[in-house]
Amino acid sequence: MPVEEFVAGWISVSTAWVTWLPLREQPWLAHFLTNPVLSIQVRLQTQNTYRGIVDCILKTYRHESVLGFFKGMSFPIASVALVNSVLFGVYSNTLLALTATSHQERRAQPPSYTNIFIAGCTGGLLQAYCLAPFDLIKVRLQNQTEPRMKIGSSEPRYRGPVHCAASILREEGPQGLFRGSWALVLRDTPTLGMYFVTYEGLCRQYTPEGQNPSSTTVLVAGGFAGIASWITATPFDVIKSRMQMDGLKGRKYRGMLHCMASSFRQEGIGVFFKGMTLNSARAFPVNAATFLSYEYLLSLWR
Ligand SMILES: C[N+](C)(C)CCCC[C@H](N)C(=O)O
Repeated sequence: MPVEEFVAGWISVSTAWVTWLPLREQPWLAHFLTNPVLSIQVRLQTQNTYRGIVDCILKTYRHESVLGFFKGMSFPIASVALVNSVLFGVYSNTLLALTATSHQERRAQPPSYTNIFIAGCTGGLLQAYCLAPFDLIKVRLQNQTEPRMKIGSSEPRYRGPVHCAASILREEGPQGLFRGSWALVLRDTPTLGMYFVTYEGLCRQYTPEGQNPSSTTVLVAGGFAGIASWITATPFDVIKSRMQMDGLKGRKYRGMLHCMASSFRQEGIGVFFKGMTLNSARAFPVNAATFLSYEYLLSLWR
């Protein structure tokens, strides 16, 4: 089983330590810059106290200072490398199994979109399982609104990612760490299939046959692949985040369908699109940078 893609997937999002790459830190930087966006989006999706994006930003800043925007960040940076490596590694190896072509041969013998979709879904399914516990901890930490380091204010429930994981294990058992994982699998499986179809489709569209796509093409195709997958993933993303927050103060939902039905009943169809603008805005730079460094690394090892 070729492992380059696992490695490239790993490095392409956690390149801070690869000091010789001109592109180093790009995806890391993108995650750093977009984390405030993520925190706001998770809060908008799961808490009803905010009137909108601006209100949420102002309240977060007023109560928790700038630190409030960076809650739950060290953890996603470490986990994103693992998860991305699983996604790209499984994707490429599934394509190899389906089409008997390696990454290098795929420009000359392009796989069909059906195969790309199947491989993307397989990668998405496995990455969702790896992501589940990390994502749960991230969502729980991002939803803590207690200000950090303020004398006299109430202690936040979780002191950090490790404390959060230990508390969940103690209070809710190992299955507690996988709360919401069904919604996560439903969110990621088809949408990551689409992610790779969009990326490949755009690359092929703008690249003369047999040639490698230019850096600009890779950036644009990667960015749009991110946007396309996030737009379609948003409904399940909302449900996933709500299921993950459930269990914190007793159980509100009997299951995923109950969560969907009761969210819809109380908040209307709009609830399934909460956070979509922010998700997509963040998706462009993150995925443009991820694909650019991924392709760059693989071309170095050719
Ligand atoms: C499928 N879904 C859109 C949910 C996730 C796509 C993941 C791609 C990338 N790691 C990112 O964070 O944007």
